[in-house]
Amino acid sequence: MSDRFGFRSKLPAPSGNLRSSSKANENKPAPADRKRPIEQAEKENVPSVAKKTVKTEPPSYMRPTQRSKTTSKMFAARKSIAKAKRRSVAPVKRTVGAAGARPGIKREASTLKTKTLTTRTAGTRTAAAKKPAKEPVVEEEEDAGPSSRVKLTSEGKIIVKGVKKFDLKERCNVLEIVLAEKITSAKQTEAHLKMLTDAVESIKGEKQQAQTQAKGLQEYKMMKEAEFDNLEERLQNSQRELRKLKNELESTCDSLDETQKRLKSVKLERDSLQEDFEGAGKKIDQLKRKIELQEDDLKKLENEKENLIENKTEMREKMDAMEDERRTLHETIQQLKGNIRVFVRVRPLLAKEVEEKHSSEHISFENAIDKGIEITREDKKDEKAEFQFDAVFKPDSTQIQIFGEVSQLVRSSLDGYNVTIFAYGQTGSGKTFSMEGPEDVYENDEMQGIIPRSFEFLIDAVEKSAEKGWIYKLEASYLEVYCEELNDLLQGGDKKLKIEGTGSKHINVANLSRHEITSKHQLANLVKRANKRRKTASTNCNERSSRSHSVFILFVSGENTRNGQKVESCLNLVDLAGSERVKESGATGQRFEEAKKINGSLSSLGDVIAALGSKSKHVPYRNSKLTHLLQNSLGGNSKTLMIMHLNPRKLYANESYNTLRFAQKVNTTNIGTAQKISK
Ligand SMILES: Nc1ncnc2c1ncn2[C@@H]1O[C@H](COP(=O)(O)OP(=O)(O)OP(=O)(O)O)[C@@H](O)[C@H]1O
Repeated sequence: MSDRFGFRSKLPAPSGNLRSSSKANENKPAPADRKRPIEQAEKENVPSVAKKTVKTEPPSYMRPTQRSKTTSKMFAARKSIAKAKRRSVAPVKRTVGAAGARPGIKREASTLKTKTLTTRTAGTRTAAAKKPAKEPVVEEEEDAGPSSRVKLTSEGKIIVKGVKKFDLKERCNVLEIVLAEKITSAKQTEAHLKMLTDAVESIKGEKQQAQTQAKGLQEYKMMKEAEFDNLEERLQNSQRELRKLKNELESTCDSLDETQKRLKSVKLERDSLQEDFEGAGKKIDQLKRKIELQEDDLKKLENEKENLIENKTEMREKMDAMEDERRTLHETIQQLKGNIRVFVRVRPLLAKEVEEKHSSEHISFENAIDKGIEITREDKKDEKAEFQFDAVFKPDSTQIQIFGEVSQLVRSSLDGYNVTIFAYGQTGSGKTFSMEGPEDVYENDEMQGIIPRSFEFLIDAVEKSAEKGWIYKLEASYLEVYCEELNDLLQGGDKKLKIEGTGSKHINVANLSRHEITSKHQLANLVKRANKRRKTASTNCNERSSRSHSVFILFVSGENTRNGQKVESCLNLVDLAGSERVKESGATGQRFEEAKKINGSLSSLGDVIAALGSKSKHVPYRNSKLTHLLQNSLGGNSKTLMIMHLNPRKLYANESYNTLRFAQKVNTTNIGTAQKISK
């Protein structure tokens, strides 16, 4: 039998079993080879240890079948001794009780006593016993055996008692017997010793076996203890589990009750839902009918949608046609207005000027008809000169209002017309303010001038034109004419630019850099970069006076992806250097030279306009770098706007009058019809 770990079969049986097993072993007959020496030891008075474990049995040499030769000899010798005794005893018997018996003989008789002889004489004793008690008892000396009759003297002589000195045969017999006895005794002792050794070995084996069993039992005990601990732990776990299950059972019972209650309420709910469901089914049927009706409507609407799509295409075509018409009309209006349009802007007195009690009363607008301006000169104070222009902007006009009038012209650049806007006026009259804005213009959107507003306007227009299939590209260049030299304001270095031929298209300046711009931020960076390079100086009339003509050029190229139409144009925004009377501005040295050049180029501009207006065969474009540069933007191919700026100070009344006279001259000049540039 084995336990669940399979230990029991391998281990010795537990102590109870072991004990029973030992008993069983005890009851079992011991093997002959192990048992015999112990029995012999018992027979031969071996120590009690052997006696306890070994059963007694006659020694092997006592068994008739196992008598050895030596034993046979020994019996033969004994027989002969007994015979000799009988011979020798008789005279002794005879002398027993007789006075004078020799003590030597008596002693001899007593020493002849042996077991054998005793046995042999038993009959004799029995016979003697049967004899009457009065009869003298023959005192038989106990036979001490043949060995007691043999003595070894100190001289090494062997004396055999009770044998005649010369009875050698008898002596030999006795010695043989003694020898045989000694051999037998030695053999017995050897056997006994061997038996004892075996017994000791057997006991050792048993002890080892017992130790092994004890060790096994110890392990078995430990294992059982571990098993016991394990079982105890499992028992505790099971008890805990049981308690938990009991609790769960109780809570399950509670929740079951709860569930049953809920089930009842759910059933009630289900019944009501069933009613709702049936109601909903009816509603669904109604809705299905409605959907069918709506599907019919949808089909109708889809048909309508298709019709509308067709209409939309037609409308788009119409819209494109209308756009073309709009452009044509716009162009007609611009032509009716005249090719060179003139605006006048009067800036307000600056805070500093107000503080200094400057007056602007010589300029008035009250009596002027429509877009007019009145001015009183210093030398003719009782005479008011009145002028009419395309637009007159009073000092309170805003940048937005100015651009509102300019924007349509800027729009023309997208239609393929070259457009040039000049800011003309004496120094400090507000030209740069109108074109760019004040110094902090890019932090103040409201004060933005024509350049940033034109760009924003064009960007918006470009986006809107995309719906009509137009894709545009805008590139910017910025240069200045300073003392009759051309400088690229967007490129470093002092390399002077050169005008190459006249060309049929806008400006032909070799190596002028172009920069594609797509955002206001990019534009701001370009203008800031250009302003850092632009030549400015402080004059009596303006703290930051521009000493050069600056030309901002926006190259416009567009293509219509629908009809393949292409346009190309440029928008020139020119901030002219301030005209000044050298005497009044206090210019000397370099400033004086600059003023001379500026005034010279401005009068060249006037000459060109005059020549164009008089349809002169020769237009002196090459008299100055400025007119040469703008050759393709002044004349038949361009739409030109000149914004005349007036300094409101009374001190500059005559200067302002001259500006208005020049403006009037320009305003009456017809330089021809602008031509669209298309590829
Ligand atoms: N409409 C205006 N409203 C308010 N301030 C203005 C206006 N126009 C010009 N100014 C201010 O007047 C001063 C001179 O203007 P601006 O520099 O534009 O003159 P300018 O004609 O360009 O001079 P210059 O020819 O010497 O360069 C500047 O401080 C400018 O801010």
